[in-house]
Amino acid sequence: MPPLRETVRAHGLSASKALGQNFLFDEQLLDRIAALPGDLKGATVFEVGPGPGGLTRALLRAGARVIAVERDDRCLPLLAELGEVFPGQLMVIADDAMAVDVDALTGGEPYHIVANLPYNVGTALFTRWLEPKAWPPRWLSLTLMFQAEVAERIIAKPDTSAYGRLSVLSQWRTTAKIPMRVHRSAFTPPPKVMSAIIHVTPGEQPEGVKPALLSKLTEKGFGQRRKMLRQSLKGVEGAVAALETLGIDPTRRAETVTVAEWVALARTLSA
Ligand SMILES: C[S@@+](CC[C@H](N)C(=O)[O-])C[C@H]1O[C@@H](n2cnc3c(N)ncnc32)[C@H](O)[C@@H]1O
Repeated sequence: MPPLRETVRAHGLSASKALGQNFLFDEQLLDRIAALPGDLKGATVFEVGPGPGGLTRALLRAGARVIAVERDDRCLPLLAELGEVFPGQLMVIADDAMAVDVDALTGGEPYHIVANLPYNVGTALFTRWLEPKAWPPRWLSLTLMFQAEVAERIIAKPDTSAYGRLSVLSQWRTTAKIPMRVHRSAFTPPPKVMSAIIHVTPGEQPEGVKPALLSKLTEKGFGQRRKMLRQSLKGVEGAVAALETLGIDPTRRAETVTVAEWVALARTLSA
C-alpha cells in the first residue's frame, strides 16, 4: 500500500488541535512501538484514536486483529481502505473511547491495549483501565504514548517530585515501565512537550486490600502532599491509628510513603 504520508495527503487530512491530534508517520518507529507488547500474531488489540492509521498499520502488519475507536469521522474512509488491505483484521468503531465498553467489544477475549493517546483523555482512560471491577483485568498489557511528564509520574518512586497518587495506583498491582521515549519532532505537528511510552502488565493484587480504600487514602494523602499524614489523613476513619499500628511515623508526608506502605495501610483499614 502507498506510504502513510501519501495516503494522508491524498485524503486531505490535517491534524485537529481540538481532538488532540499529533500524528506519527515514521513507519519504522511505529513498527518498534507495535513490537512492545510482544508477539501479536493472532492477538486482539484495542486501539484508541487510530487517526490516519499509522500505528494501526503497524499492528496489522504484526498480525494483530485490531478493534479501533476513533472520534474523528474524517479518518473513517482512510481507515476503511486500510481494512481492505488487511481483510478481516480491522474493525473501526466511530465513537468516543470514553463511551465504549472494551470488554464487550472484544467479545470476552483477552486483549492488548495499544494507543498513541489523545492527551485530553489519556489519563482518564488510563485510570479507568487500572480500576476494572475484577482483577486480573481482561487486558494483557497496556502500551500507551503519554506526555513524558505523565509517564514519569506513572513510574515514579517515593521521595521524588513526580511521585503521587497516579504512581501508587499504577504500581500497586502492575509492573509499569518506560521502554521508549519519543522526541516531539517525530509527530506532525510536533507537540510542545516530549513523549514517552508506558508499558504496563498486570501483577498479583495484594491480598485483603479494598481498591476503593487505597484510592481514597491516596486521594487524601496526596491531595495535601505538603502536610503531615496525621493531618492529611484525618478525614479517613481509623487511618491515623492504623499509621501508629503499622509503625509509620504520622509526621511523614505522603510523598515519602512507599507503595507497599500505602498497601499495608489500606489492608489494615480493609479488615
Ligand atoms: C495523538 S493522535 C494519534 C493518531 C494516530 N494513532 C497516530 O499515532 O498517528 C490521537 C487520536 O485520537 C483521536 N481521539 C481524540 N479523542 C478521542 C476520543 N475521546 N475517543 C476516540 N478517539 C479520540 C483523535 O481524533 C486522534 O486521531
